[in-house]
Amino acid sequence: MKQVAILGATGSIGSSTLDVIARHPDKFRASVLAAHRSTEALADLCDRFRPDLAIVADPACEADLKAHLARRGLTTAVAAGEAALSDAAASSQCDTVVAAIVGAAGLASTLAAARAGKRLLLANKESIVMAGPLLMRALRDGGGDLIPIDSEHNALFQCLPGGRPELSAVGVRKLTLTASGGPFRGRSRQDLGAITPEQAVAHPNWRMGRKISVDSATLMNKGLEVIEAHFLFDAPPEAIDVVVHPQSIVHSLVEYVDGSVLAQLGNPDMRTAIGHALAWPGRVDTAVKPLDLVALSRLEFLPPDRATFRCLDLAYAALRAGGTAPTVLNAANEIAVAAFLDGHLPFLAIAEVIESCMDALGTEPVQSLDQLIQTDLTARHTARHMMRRLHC
Ligand SMILES: NC(=O)C1=CN([C@@H]2O[C@H](COP(=O)(O)OP(=O)(O)OC[C@H]3O[C@@H](n4cnc5c(N)ncnc54)[C@H](OP(=O)(O)O)[C@@H]3O)[C@@H](O)[C@H]2O)C=CC1
Ligand SMILES: CC(=O)[C@@H](O)[C@H](O)COP(=O)(O)O
Ligand SMILES: [Mn+2]
Repeated sequence: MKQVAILGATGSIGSSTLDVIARHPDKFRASVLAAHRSTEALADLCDRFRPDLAIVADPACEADLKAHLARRGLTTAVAAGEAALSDAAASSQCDTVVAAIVGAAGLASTLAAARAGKRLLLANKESIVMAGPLLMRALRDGGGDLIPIDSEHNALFQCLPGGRPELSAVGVRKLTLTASGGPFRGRSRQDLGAITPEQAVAHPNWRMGRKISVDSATLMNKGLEVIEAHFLFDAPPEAIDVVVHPQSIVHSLVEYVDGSVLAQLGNPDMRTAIGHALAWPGRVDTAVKPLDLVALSRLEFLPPDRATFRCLDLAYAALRAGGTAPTVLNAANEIAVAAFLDGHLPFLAIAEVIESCMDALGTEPVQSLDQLIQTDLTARHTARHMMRRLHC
């Protein structure tokens, strides 16, 4: 029986993970459930899944969570604060950690799980973008497995022999990530001037949290995924390609030197990637609707519109610059997307803010976690300053 800690249990990935776990009570148990501030939703999950421990990252919410649990007659142990997330991720209360917190807030617990040698199911792409070299080192030192659950990287993992081999040793020429193109595929810059948050989060194929949905709309999600692929598979930037595939049926492809191209296909439902990662190297039924190729009939592939959706090339530039540049990119993006969602920044200005932060801060070689945390804070401060200069 796998004991699974779900960090970000109240979110979209958390809920898909719990759906898979609920279908296999003989194989998986949700032993730790964590959220940020959604105490009532977390207490409801405790009622249904009976974990050993429930965590709220915001210490101010601890009393509220306890009250919700007591009202349900539950005696679940409660912990609070960011350190409690890392402690639980490294503890004997779990052997598997689903890193499903959104944003850089997930970094510490993701690193803790890697260092402790847990099976790490990585959804929190911001942590690997922010601190890729340190996360990969922690993983090697900890000796555990990392199985990506971001759908594209899970697809690549499935198309590679042995999951994450040395690419040149197994004859890989190129990794191709598919992108849906988001809700604004085909639009020009002139069409995007007055985009609202509600329009931006209306993803055509996936139901996801608000931050990643905006990232999909700007193509920054694909940019973050290019950097994620670089660190996960040790692939150089020139060996990572992006193709727009509006149906989100082909989740990514691996091209080999003999001309073979292996792809992973499936209906767009995160339970496939999550079920694969939970059960790997086995397989479990996830109740995902089987693919009907004849009903689909047509799959399209197009080049990304890099001039309209500039975030993709900003991410490639950060990856090529190396060092702390991806940390800056990620932090500036988090600040700009939050401001857009709050109605304080126009959609097209997201890329402007990120680019001006990258220009202002440049890059330095990665030395330590403290340095990256400081870079993240500086980039957030710079992004706020740039927003005031550019748009307020
Ligand atoms: N959704 C998807 O299909 C996919 C998501 N991902 C990645 O997975 C991650 C999660 O995405 P998604 O599930 O969509 O996001 P959601 O916004 O739906 O959920 C986010 C979760 O993280 C928790 N959380 C937010 N802030 C903090 C914090 N500071 N400390 C601790 N917990 C926090 C939330 O708790 P609370 O409810 O209390 O706010 C919630 O449980 C992201 O990195 C995303 O890029 C990757 C591929 C696909
Ligand atoms: C489900 C998943 O993995 C998301 O990252 C998804 O890929 C977003 O869709 P886009 O291809 O539009 O970025
Ligand atoms: Mn993805």
